[in-house]
Amino acid sequence: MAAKAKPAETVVIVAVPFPAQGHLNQLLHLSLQLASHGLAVHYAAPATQVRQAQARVHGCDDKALLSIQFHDLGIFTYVSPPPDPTADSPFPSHVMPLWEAYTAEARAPLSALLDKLSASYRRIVVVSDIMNFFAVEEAARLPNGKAFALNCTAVSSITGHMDAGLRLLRENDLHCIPMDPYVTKEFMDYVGQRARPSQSISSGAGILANACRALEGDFIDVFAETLAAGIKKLFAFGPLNPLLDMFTLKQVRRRHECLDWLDRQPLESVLYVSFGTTSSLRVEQVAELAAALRGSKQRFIWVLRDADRGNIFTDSGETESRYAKLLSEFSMQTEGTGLVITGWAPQLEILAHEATAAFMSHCGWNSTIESMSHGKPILAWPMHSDQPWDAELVCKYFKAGLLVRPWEKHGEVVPAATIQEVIENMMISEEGLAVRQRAKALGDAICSSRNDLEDFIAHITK
Ligand SMILES: O=c1ccn([C@@H]2O[C@H](COP(=O)(O)OP(=O)(O)O[C@H]3O[C@H](CO)[C@@H](O)[C@H](O)[C@H]3O)[C@@H](O)[C@H]2O)c(=O)[nH]1
Repeated sequence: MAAKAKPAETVVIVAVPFPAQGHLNQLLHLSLQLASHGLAVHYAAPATQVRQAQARVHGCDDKALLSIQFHDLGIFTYVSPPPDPTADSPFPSHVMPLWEAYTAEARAPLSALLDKLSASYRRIVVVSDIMNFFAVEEAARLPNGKAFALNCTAVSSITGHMDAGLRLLRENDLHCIPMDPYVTKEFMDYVGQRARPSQSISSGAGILANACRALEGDFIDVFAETLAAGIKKLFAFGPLNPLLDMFTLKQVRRRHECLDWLDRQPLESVLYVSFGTTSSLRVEQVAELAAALRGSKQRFIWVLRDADRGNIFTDSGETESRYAKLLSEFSMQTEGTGLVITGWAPQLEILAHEATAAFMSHCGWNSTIESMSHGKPILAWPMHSDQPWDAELVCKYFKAGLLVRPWEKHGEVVPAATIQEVIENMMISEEGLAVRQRAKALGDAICSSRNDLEDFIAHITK
């Protein structure tokens, strides 16, 4: 007689990420974790973004990727222009053609994939980015489908607007910072009419969050209570990024040369500077930042790159050519003190390294949670979207950061002297020491914080 399948073997997961680096990576990390618990996991995205997610994943070995089955949600009709660093809004509008094409075209191939899998499993669990309401609708169409929406930003950025959330803000002297003024109208229309994250929350079986109780415990409780009123569950999985240490760093695949350089630097002496994958600094701002790094005489790793194009593989090296002259002079002036990386930097590994002291960041949620989970404080320089809120959270609620400049001044070039002062505050002042110690304590708390992954697996396999 054939052995009876275990409940977990009768369930299949289909992960449907939103096509932007800060989202692709979160669902890939979650997929890897679910696959490591023996679940069958399929990851479905346009082929270019599948390739991007695989090429850029950090903190896992190549073999782990074999535990997931990847699928192409073919989309063909978008243009992929370079970003415009001189645009009025810092929002990455150049990626809108990809996002519009994705939302319009990915439904049909996803539907075909779900139909095929639905026939072979007792239950099909669609874990979709909150921005992909079409995937939630497709799951609802299946007799055995269930959809859970993954929120890739801070939970507090959503709950801040709820009644109990507003009370939390007041009690902690935080200001509610809605996203609308920090994105474009075009993006708000897209979100409201086509991406439809609110419908993902209201129609899905539950919400998954890259949120951690040691960071946002009170906000997680507020959100969980609100969802429970509609008989939905919240599962907080954060941090989704792997937690690395000096031992695991030695074993990472494709070790970047900057890690060898970090190995030779004193403990907690290096400032890491990066603005994620959706921001491009103006030429004048880059010159001021270079002057500040040089003037501070602190060790640094600076990732100097523009925002990603929709198709990252069409990047033709504009950043390198734009900054060739500045970089050759700057590299000579700072030789031995710092490194500039113009390609893809191993951010997780850099943040996990014991020589890294602090992170100058735009406060994208990945960068924020990656930094906090490795005990590194942030010099907050928010650019757009949820980042002004994250900066508020980091500096005023976690008390693990210092603000470089408020978002309201995004139209102005921040002078070198202002940037240098914040760098020196963080790296060599008593105030900075307290912030660094606070970040370290938070890092320890995050590592031992309870996570709902096991509960989620039990919930979907019962
Ligand atoms: O050279 C690099 C540059 C980036 N990263 C990684 O890329 C990700 C960047 O994500 P994030 O820090 O969140 O910034 P954005 O790329 O700007 O992310 C977008 O997506 C986030 C999640 O929705 C939002 O919080 C941000 O505001 C939004 O801009 C992180 O995992 C970094 O570790 C690298 O590993 N190497």
